[in-house]
Amino acid sequence: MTATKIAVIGGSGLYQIDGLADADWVTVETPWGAPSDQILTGTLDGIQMAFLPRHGRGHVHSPTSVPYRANIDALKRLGCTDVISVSASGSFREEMAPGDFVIVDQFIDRTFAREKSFFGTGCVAHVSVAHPICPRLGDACETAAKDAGVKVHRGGTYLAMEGPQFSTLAESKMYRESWGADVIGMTNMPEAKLAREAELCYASIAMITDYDSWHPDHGEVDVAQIIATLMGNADKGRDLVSRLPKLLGTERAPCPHGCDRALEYAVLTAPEARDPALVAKLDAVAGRVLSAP
Ligand SMILES: CSC[C@H]1O[C@H](OP(=O)(O)O)[C@H](O)[C@@H]1O
Ligand SMILES: Nc1ncnc2[nH]cnc12
Repeated sequence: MTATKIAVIGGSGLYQIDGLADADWVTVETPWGAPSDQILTGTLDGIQMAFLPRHGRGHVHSPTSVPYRANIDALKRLGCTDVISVSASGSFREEMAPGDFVIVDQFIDRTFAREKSFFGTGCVAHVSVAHPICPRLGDACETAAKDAGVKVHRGGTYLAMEGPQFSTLAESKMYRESWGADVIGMTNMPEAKLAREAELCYASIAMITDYDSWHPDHGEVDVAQIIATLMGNADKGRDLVSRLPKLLGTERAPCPHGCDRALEYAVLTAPEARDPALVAKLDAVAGRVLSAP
C-alpha cells in the first residue's frame, strides 16, 4: 500500500485552493526546468494534497508555454499518486451547458508545438494511452461532483487544440460534427500523456464555460464571459476538490487499471545503450523501472 497524495492542477481562473492544513507554497526543481509556479502543499482530511496552478499565479503561461514536463515531474517528485486536472472548456453539445462539469474520458490531440514525452534518443519508451483517464479517479470525481450538487456528465472526448486563438467556425463545426468531440480546450495534452508516462493516475474535469463558436444561439467565445462563468462555479469546484480525499482514502492499493505500472514493458532501449544523462533526468518519472537491476 502507498500513501495517497492527491495533486490538483488548476486551470484558468483556479490559481489556489483554500482549506489546506499546514499549507505551504514550495519550490520544486526538476531536470525539465521550473514548473508553472510553486506548488501549494498541505493536508485535507488527513490526506496529503498538492495544488499547482497550470498557468502560474497571475496567469503567466500560455497553453503552449506551460512547462508540462516540469509540472508532471514535480508532482511525481513530490510523491503524488493521483492527478486531477481542472480546465475551462468549450462545449460541442447542447446538453453540456455552461456551468456543467464533464468527467472527460478520451482525447483528440491536435497540439503541435509542445514537448510530448519524457523519453527520446538514448531512452525510448512507448506507453499506451488508449484509455488515458484512470476510471477509479474518474469515479471519485463523478461522486464528488454529484455530492457537491454539480450537474456532471460522465464521459466526453476533449479536443486539445494548440491555441492561443479560439477555433474558427469551420474548425468548431468539424470537431463537433465529423470528429465527434464533446468539449474543447488547450491544455490537457500533453499533460495526460505525460502523467501516463510518469505512472500517475490522471482524471480531467472540464468545467464548461461556453459553446465555442458552433452554436447558432450563442455568439463567439469571449474570455470575459468564460471567466465570469468560471467564477460563478468556483465554489462548486472547490467543494468538489474538498470531497476527494475522503473518497480516495489515506492508503491506496495498486491501481486496478495499471496506471501506476504503465512503464512496466514500455522501455525499448537496451540497458547498455541507454544515455546516462537522459536516464539521470528520468529519476523521478521512471526510476522505478530504470534503476531496477
Ligand atoms: C480562459 S480562456 C482559454 C484558456 O482556458 C483554458 O485553460 P485551462 O485548460 O488551463 O483551464 C483553455 O485551455 C485555454 O488555455
Ligand atoms: N471554446 C474554447 N476553446 C478552447 N479553449 C477553451 N477554454 C474555454 N473555452 C474554450
